[in-house]
Amino acid sequence: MGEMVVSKLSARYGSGRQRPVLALDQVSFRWREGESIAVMGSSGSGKSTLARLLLGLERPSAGTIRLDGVDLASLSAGAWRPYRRIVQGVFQDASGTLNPRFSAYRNMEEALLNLTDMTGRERRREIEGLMERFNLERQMLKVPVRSLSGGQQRRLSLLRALSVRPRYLVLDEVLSGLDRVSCDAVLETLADYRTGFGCSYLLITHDAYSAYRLADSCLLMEQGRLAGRAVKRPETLQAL
Ligand SMILES: Nc1ncnc2c1ncn2[C@@H]1O[C@H](COP(=O)(O)OP(=O)(O)OP(=O)(O)O)[C@@H](O)[C@H]1O
Repeated sequence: MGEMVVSKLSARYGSGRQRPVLALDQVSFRWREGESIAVMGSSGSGKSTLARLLLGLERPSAGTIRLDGVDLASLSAGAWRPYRRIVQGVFQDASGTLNPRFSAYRNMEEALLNLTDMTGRERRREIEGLMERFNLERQMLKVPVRSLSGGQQRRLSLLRALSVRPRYLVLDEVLSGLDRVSCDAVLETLADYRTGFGCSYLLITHDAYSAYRLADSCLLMEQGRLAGRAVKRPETLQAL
C-alpha cells in the first residue's frame, strides 16, 4: 500500500511591499492509500492552499509531499505529469476544469486523451460506463457544458477526474451549494466509486455530515496550522 506523507508544509503569500500571509504553517500528516480524510476549519484557515499544493498547482515555500518516496513538492510542471493520473482534484467551481463551449463528452474525453493511452473505443466505453454507473443520462454527453446546471457540471467534473482512475482524489468544497438530494447523490457516487476502485479522498468541507459519511478521519485546520486529527467513531453519527 502506498501513502502520501506531508511534512512541515508551509505556504507564504505576498512579496515586496505586501504584508506576507502564512497561509500554511508547517502542516504534517500521512494520507494512506485506502484512507479518506476530511479537512475542516474556518474560512481562511488554509484548506484550499493545502489542496493546491497537494495537486502541484502551487509550490510550497517549505516542506515536502512524498508519494511512494518521491517528493512531489520539488517536481517541475513537466515532471509532475505522470502523477496527474495518480493524484486528481475537483474544485467547487467546475469552470476551472471544464470548457463551457465543448460538449460534456469532449470535456470528459480530454482527460483520458491527455493522461491515458486508451483507444477511442476504450475512451467511449469508459465514459459511457461511468455515466451509467452513476445514473447520468447519456444524452447529457452531447450538449455543451454551458447549458448544464451547476450541479450537473459539478458531477461531470467529478466523473472526469474519476475516469482516469486516480489513487488519490482531492475534493475542494465540491458539495457546497448543492441541495441535500444532490449532495447525497454525489456522496453516494464517491462512496460507490471508492468501493469499486479503491480511490482515497481528501474532502475539504464545511459540512460535518458529509465529512462523517465519506471520511475515516478528520483534520482540523486553524490559521494555517493543523489543530488536530479526529478518527471516526460510529456512535457519533446519532448526534449529527
Ligand atoms: N494567492 C493568494 N495570495 C495571497 N493570499 C492568499 C492567496 N491564497 C490564499 N491566500 C490567503 O491565505 C489564507 C488561507 O487561504 P485559503 O483559501 O487556503 O483558506 P480556506 O481555509 O480554503 O478558506 P475558505 O474556507 O474560505 O475557502 C487566507 O488568509 C487567504 O487570504
